[in-house]
This record gives sequence, C-alpha cells and structure tokens, in this order.
Amino acid sequence: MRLSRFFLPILKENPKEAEIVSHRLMLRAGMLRQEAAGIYAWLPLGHRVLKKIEQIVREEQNRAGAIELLMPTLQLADLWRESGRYDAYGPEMLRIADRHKRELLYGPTNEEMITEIFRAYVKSYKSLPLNLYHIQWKFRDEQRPRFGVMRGREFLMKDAYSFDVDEAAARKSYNRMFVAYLRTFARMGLKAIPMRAETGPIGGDLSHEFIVLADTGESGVYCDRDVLNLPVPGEDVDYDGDLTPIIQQWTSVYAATEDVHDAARYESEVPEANRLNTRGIEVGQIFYFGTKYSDSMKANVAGPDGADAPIHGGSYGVGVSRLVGAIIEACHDENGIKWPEEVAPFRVAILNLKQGDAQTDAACEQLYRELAAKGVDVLYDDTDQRAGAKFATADLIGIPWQVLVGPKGLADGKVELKRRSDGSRETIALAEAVARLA
Ligand SMILES: Nc1ncnc2c1ncn2[C@@H]1O[C@H](COS(=O)(=O)NC(=O)[C@@H](N)CS)[C@@H](O)[C@H]1O
Repeated sequence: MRLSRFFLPILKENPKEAEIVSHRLMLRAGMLRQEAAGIYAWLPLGHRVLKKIEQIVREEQNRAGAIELLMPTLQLADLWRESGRYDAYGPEMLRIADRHKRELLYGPTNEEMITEIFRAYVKSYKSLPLNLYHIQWKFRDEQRPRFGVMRGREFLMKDAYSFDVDEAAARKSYNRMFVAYLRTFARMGLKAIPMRAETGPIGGDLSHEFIVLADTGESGVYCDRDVLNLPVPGEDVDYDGDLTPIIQQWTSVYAATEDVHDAARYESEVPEANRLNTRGIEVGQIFYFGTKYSDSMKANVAGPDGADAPIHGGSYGVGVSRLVGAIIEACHDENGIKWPEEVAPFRVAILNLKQGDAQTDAACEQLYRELAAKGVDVLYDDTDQRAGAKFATADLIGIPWQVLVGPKGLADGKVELKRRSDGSRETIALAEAVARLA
C-alpha cells in the first residue's frame, strides 16, 4: 500500500477523552473513530489489525475441532423468554421493536439462539461432541462504556458453544477450548493467564477467565509468577488425546481474579517472592454450564440407552475487538505502538527519506514492488513529509520493520533496517533487504 493513497488520519495531539494508552494510541494512529458512546468506526489501519486477530482466533478454533457458522446480530425476544434470561439480563440488553411491533433484541451473546439451532437438527448422542462458533458483533448497553474498545457497547466477539452427552464429555470439550485459548493468545504475542472466575449471567459452575496482565486492566488479579513461564502447547497438540495434564499444569499454579481470590490459599501456597498482585484485562472467558439452557429449552438427544436427556453445554468467548486494545496495552512505548508481527497491520514500512530524488524514488519503488510480489504486507511512505515526520508516523503506528532509504546510504548500495520492537538498526545491502524481509 502507498501511504499517499491510503486513508490514515493520524492525530497530532493526544485526544483529551482518551484515559488509557491504548485508547489514546488507537485514536492518534488513525485506527478508530467514535461514532457514539461505546460505538466505533474501525478505520483502515485498525480494521487490518482486527481482521488479523480474528483470523488467528479462527485458525485455533478450527484446529480444536470447532465448526464456524454465522448467527444474526438481531434475535427474537421470545427466544430469550424461553430460557428466562429476557428479563434477567437487565438494562444491558438493547430491546428493539420492528415495524410490525415484533420484539427483537441486539444479541449480547448467543446461548439461546445456538441451542435453538442445535435442537432443531440434532436428536442423537451419535452426533456429539459438537462445537459450533461464530465471530459476530454483540451489543451490551454498558452503563459506562470507557477505555475505547476495551469496554465498548458494540463489540466483536468469537463465541463458541459445545454440546455433549454428559458432564465428563462436556469437560473434554471445555479442556479443548482451554488449550485452544492458550495457543490463541500466545500467537498474538500475549501472555494470557487462565484464572478461575465467577460465572455471572452466563451461568454454570466452572469458568476460567484469560487475563493479560496490564496496569490499566479492570480485573484485580493474584497469581504465582511461575504461571508466566508455563509452556504453551504446540500446534501438534492432540485435541483427541488426554488434555488433562496440560490443564493440570496450568491450574495447579495459583492464579485467581479478585472476585474468587482465596487469600489463605495464596499465602500458604505461593512463596513471598513469587506473589504477583496486579491488574489484568480479560480477553476471553470459558464456561461449563451443564443443562442450564438444554433444560429450559428442551435440547435433548437420545442417549446410548435410547432415553432422551438434555445435553451438557459450555460457551467460550474471546473479545476480538478488545484484543486490539489489550495488545497495545501490552506492546507500546513512548513513541507509539509496537505490534507483534502476527497481528501488525503491515509487516514492513518503507520510508523514502528524500522524496523526489530520482535514485531514492527508484530504489523505493523497486523494493516496494519486490516485497509486494512476495506477498509481504508493506506500507510505502511515499508522502512528501520530512524524514523526521516519517519516522514519527512509522513509530506511532507500530510497523514491526522499517526500511530507511536515502541518497547517502544508496551511494554505497545500502539501506537501514530498523526493528520497531527494540529500536535496533542495521545497515544492509539494498539487494539483501527483500530476502531479509520476505
Ligand atoms: N463491553 C465489552 N467490550 C469489549 N469486549 C467485551 C465486552 N464485554 C465482554 N467482552 C469480551 O467478550 C468476552 C466474552 O464475553 S463473556 O461475557 O465473558 N462471555 C460470553 O458472552 C459467553 N457467551 C461466551 S460465548 C470477554 O472475555 C471479553 O473479552
């Protein structure tokens, strides 16, 4: 992409309404624009990151055997009356009447709808286990939307739903999602710690939140530092095998959110030097809720003995749009964002330090063409800004690799390669640059 033809409305000043760094940087880097409280337009740069995060989530759900579909954002109120959650859900639910005065709602989650779809088609335990997921916008009329995408009212969520014949099988589905979440967040360059959590309006008695440590997080957390160094399962993990050793390993080290924190256990189990009491951002939460929805909505299957019985369910959410903010909270410095390569909007930024100089322009064009031809996501700053402004823009928007092309270097056939994550610089031959970055 040529920056002169892109749409990147960088802000010079820090917007006053932004209270945390990720919100500030998303606005300044031209990634996001608020259209109403808690409701955002994803501008091109932010949209590219959102889609990369979404794709990692999708790949790891698929690897774990979940099957993607897409449910609507609008749902019938009567569906929620069946489960008894229509009234219970409270003011967070956005209720809508259509032209025929029919009562609808903008879905905050989809347990009822996925259960309705399931019960319409699945009648036998032989069709189980089944895990269906989608990546869809949700609406929760939060009392106080704040911190930008961290706590929005309209937000993007991956929500998966598992169906099993009994609790033992349902726990295996739960474990598959637990492992998929460990892999998902690690691939984004995050350390997300699974912590026992309250189940809240979703229900059930088993839940883990996946928390990214960050001072601005809304959740208070207590954990043993050792949990930060546990190994993340590889892409060859056997999802059909016994995952309990992995679950054991990750749940035997103390880690709990403040609402389920057990101070006595913490003090007795965690050596003083290992105690970490900080704040974190909840980027995902998984629940086992048994027959909570299948009972009320009569989602039964014929078991091995032929008798009909309600399925055992679980639901598994990832805050896809929240992750954009969470990654910035974890990966930034005083100059701006430092995107992990896997989610960066572009992998390489070519900075032409003397726009209009024939030799420099030619070298940049050649580099741009060759990198693009190799499928590298490259942003070529071909604007007529001064070099200093180009450095500032590339640092602000957080592109992992910067190639600085100027007449002095070119005189020796060289360009400078700068790594955004640690600021390290290296002078390399122009001819070598493509090989290094492709
Ligand atoms: N207001 C919000 N803004 C941005 N992300 C949110 C918001 N509320 C929740 N999330 C994200 O969505 C994830 C899942 O939400 S949840 O309520 O925990 N779980 C569910 O809704 C279940 N139905 C999982 S399928 C959370 O872990 C969080 O990362």
